[in-house]
Amino acid sequence: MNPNHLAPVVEKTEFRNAMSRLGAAVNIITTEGPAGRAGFTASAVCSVTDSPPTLLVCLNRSASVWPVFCENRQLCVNTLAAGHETLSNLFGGKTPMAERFIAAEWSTAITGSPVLSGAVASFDCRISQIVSVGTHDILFCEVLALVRNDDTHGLAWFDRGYHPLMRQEAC
Ligand SMILES: NC(=O)c1ccc[n+]([C@@H]2O[C@H](COP(=O)([O-])OP(=O)(O)OC[C@H]3O[C@@H](n4cnc5c(N)ncnc54)[C@H](O)[C@@H]3O)[C@@H](O)[C@H]2O)c1
Ligand SMILES: Cc1cc2c(cc1C)N(C[C@H](O)[C@H](O)[C@H](O)COP(=O)(O)O)c1[nH]c(=O)[nH]c(=O)c1N2
Repeated sequence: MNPNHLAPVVEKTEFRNAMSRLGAAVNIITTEGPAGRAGFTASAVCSVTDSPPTLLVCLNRSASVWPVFCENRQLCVNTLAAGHETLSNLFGGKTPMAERFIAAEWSTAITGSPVLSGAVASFDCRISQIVSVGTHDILFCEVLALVRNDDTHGLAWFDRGYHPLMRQEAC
């Protein structure tokens, strides 16, 4: 059967309602380079392959940060910890860029991208490939350096809200 004869029957709202049931880590994606400094909140992040270590980030092409990431071609994925909810909202809204960065402490990764102090993990990456699908660009990111924090609790985005993820052993 020709798959082109199958009309799409799933509405955008239905899709989002179902997707809201998929819990995900929350991340602040940062970049710094020739196009400037930028950052945004993303839950659409996942591991692709460990050889070479690669993850992906889905970025809406209508976001104000999109041209900055595309030109800089480097970024840091900062996976958020419990307690980072307010910071996540700052980077996930329409707040001016300088106000977003002033709200936390940062160091500099080898690519020059900002590394968030207290993140559960930070992945410093170069963007190796960009694939466009619908409204989003999928940024394939090769990991060049890592920071890992074994002491903080995690944070999940589930059912349109934040949920702390507690480690087995108390911190
Ligand atoms: N992948 C994304 O671009 C993405 C993911 C999560 C949240 N958001 C944005 O954050 C805000 C709050 O989201 P929410 O979870 O409270 O409610 P929502 O109803 O907008 O989204 C529910 C779920 O649908 C998916 N989703 C949302 N927008 C999407 C998009 N443009 N493309 C692909 N998938 C998308 C995500 O999995 C999200 O958790 C919204 O503005 C939303 O667009 C975007
Ligand atoms: C919890 C959560 C999760 C996500 C987002 C928001 C929030 C609150 N946003 C939206 C994104 O952060 C938002 O569009 C930008 O910060 C807005 O930037 P500009 O105002 O366009 O600069 C988002 N956007 C995106 O392109 N990919 C993603 O995976 C996500 N995930």
